[in-house]
Amino acid sequence: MKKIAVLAGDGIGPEIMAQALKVLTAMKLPFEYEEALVGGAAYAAFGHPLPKEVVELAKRSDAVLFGAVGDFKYDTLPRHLRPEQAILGLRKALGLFVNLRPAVCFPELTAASSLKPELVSGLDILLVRELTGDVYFGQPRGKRISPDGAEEGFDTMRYAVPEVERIAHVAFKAAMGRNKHLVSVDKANVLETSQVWRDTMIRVSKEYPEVTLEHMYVDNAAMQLVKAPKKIDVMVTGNLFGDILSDEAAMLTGSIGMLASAALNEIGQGLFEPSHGSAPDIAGMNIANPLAQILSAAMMLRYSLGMEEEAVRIENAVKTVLAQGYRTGDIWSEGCKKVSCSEMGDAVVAAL
Ligand SMILES: NC(=O)c1ccc[n+]([C@@H]2O[C@H](COP(=O)([O-])OP(=O)(O)OC[C@H]3O[C@@H](n4cnc5c(N)ncnc54)[C@H](O)[C@@H]3O)[C@@H](O)[C@H]2O)c1
Ligand SMILES: CC(C)[C@H](C(=O)O)[C@@H](O)C(=O)O
Ligand SMILES: [Mg+2]
Repeated sequence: MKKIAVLAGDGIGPEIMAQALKVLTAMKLPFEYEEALVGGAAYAAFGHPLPKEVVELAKRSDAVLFGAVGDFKYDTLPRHLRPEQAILGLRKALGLFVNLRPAVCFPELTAASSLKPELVSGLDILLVRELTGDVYFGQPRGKRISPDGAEEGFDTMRYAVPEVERIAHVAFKAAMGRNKHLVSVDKANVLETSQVWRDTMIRVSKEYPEVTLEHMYVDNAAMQLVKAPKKIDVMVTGNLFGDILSDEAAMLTGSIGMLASAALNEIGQGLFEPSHGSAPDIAGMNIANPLAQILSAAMMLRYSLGMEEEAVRIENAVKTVLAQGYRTGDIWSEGCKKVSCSEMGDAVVAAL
């Protein structure tokens, strides 16, 4: 019996999580689910967004299925108490340094993309984001008074060579299994952190002679993603650039409500979550797109539980419902059947 920690979180988190659980339950998998509060929900109940019991639960589980955290009403709390600390804290505590964010445009959704159909049809990008380093976790950080007396905020962008090496190996291996073309994104024309990143990528590339390594500055990468996204196959980048570029890549696929993600550590333990946030603007309305959460459950079966066949079964069910014309509001287009979040979950279950 595998143990799955279920952390739905805030906003639309519980709504989309209910759909993913519906799908997993319908498949009668040998799982024991344990739910817990995280983010704003945990802060409201216990005064902390990531109670230590939740970290313990995540550590002793075979995988974590995560919804989303955050609500603008908590934006004035001290940073360590804000809902987002739940996801950041779990990534750090579990050592989840790999973040796989596949941006796949299902043929049925080309009309929902903000780009012309010919630019995105057949799009299949794997974004590999480093997840436990960079300016997200660099020390020191804080607020101080500058020499000229102004109040200032500061953060530390940093990468140590071993941190870049381990994500480089993940990205090169992913490229070996795909088109053998890897785009590494940095800002080496300005940042020392990026120079270390680039030098390390070049050094690691010698171990993968079959893979063509291309470097791209992040500003250009942002442009290429909307200019000619299909030229990109595997893209590897640091934590901050990866956060930004993955939202951009998400829109190519039709909606951020489609983008699943896997966060993995050295021992294959993982946390699986949609790339989007808690969408407070549509929370409680039963209109959110649950497919990113459902596809994240499929990634959980594939990457942490060794259940490739079952993962494909879920992915095929998602393809089927899209082919049947079911659409939540974010991906709806003329002639399709508009469904609610829970109806989309029901449709996926029916298509399994
Ligand atoms: N991993 C996470 O838990 C995570 C990720 C990103 C943002 N956040 C947090 O979420 C909160 C809201 O942030 P934001 O508004 O910048 O980003 P967001 O991703 O929550 O929402 C951006 C836009 O996309 C829409 N959207 C997102 N997911 C959707 C879905 N499944 N179906 C349909 N529409 C969807 C929202 O309605 C909104 O218009 C913030 O507190 C932020 O910190 C959390
Ligand atoms: C909520 C936030 C901390 C998080 C991040 O920046 O990593 C989110 O935007 C994401 O993409 O998972
Ligand atoms: Mg993000």
